[in-house]
Amino acid sequence: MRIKGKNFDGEGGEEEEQKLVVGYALTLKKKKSFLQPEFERLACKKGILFVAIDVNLPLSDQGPFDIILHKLLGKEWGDIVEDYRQTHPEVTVIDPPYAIQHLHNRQSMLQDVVDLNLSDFHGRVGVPKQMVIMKDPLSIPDEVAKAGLKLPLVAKTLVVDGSAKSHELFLACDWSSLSELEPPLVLQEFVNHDGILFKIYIVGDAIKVVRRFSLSNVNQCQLAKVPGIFPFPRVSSAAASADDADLDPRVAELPPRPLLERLSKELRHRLGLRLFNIDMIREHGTRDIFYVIDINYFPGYGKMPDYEVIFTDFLLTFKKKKYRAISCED
Ligand SMILES: Nc1ncnc2c1ncn2[C@@H]1O[C@H](COP(=O)(O)OP(=O)(O)OP(=O)(O)O)[C@@H](O)[C@H]1O
Ligand SMILES: O=P(O)(O)O[C@H]1[C@H](OP(=O)(O)O)[C@@H](OP(=O)(O)O)[C@@H](O)[C@@H](O)[C@@H]1OP(=O)(O)O
Ligand SMILES: [Mg+2]
Ligand SMILES: [Mg+2]
Repeated sequence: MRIKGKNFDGEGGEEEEQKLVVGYALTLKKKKSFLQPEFERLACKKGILFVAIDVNLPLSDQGPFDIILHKLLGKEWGDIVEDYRQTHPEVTVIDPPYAIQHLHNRQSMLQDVVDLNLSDFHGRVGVPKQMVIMKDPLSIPDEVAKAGLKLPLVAKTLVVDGSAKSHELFLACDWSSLSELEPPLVLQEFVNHDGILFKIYIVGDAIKVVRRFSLSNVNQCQLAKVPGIFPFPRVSSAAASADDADLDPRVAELPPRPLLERLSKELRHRLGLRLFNIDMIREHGTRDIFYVIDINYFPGYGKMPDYEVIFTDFLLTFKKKKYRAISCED
């Protein structure tokens, strides 16, 4: 029997701390990078128990869970989680599938940053000029010229579904090569940012920012010499952090904390998500002009410093809320 966070065995009256049961549905790769032994040990010490969800069995037959964490591909899984969320309001599902879906499209993922129009608040945050191409590769050069986008352009798949293909990026350096690209895609102006990217990890109310290596600046001269379309290396997702690199302090300087706090808070509310990260770059030659280029759901938290403590604390906030609710009913 569960009473006010304690378990009573009903016989000798002995009390045992009630566990917070977290069901998780993650890929094997994610499980390995997220559920590291040190994290599980700390969580266990704090009364959190992780239980794997079997996706081949009905979700309602499993548990009972206090919290569900999930990141799996496909609409079918999204529908299962949404249905469970509706029928089990007592369980905290992190996060709602429809809100996650918003990040699966590279156009809609950045729309809230545009709407937010954060300026004159310790800096300015926008998104690079971009456009969507749905079909007809031959028309791309004309469409791009009409939209007024400047070369070089980063070509990204429109849909982000976690597949390797959805992370294939290209740098397009001349007009005629643009028609070699494969729609549907997003074309985004390449913003010079001195090779450093800021990854802003959000876990509920907590924010952690790290530096990562990114692509070097491209100048007009290089552009004229190297026409064509070049595959992009996924430099910034490498575990190697740029936090200890010997960098120009103007480049290394982290975005102002109040700016990050405001941006994160707004995006948390607007997106309706608690677990995501934001890829942000500072425009070359400026101190306070930033661009958000990517937002990822349930990113690689295993690479976030102190993630064990931050995540454990985050999960425990739900325990407090839950037992507060029970106490109020008494
Ligand atoms: N508009 C841009 N201007 C300059 N560099 C960019 C731009 N867009 C992307 N990049 C570079 O390319 C990398 C990958 O781009 P992006 O983050 O959009 O792709 P992704 O596949 O979603 O990556 P992730 O692994 O973070 O999910 C960025 O981390 C950055 O280094
Ligand atoms: O592979 P990692 O663990 O590093 O995590 C990456 C994560 O892959 P995973 O969910 O399969 O783990 C990616 O998710 P999908 O877009 O592919 O869904 C995306 O969120 C990246 O941005 C994460 O890297 P980070 O931004 O943290 O550097
Ligand atoms: Mg990214
Ligand atoms: Mg991404």
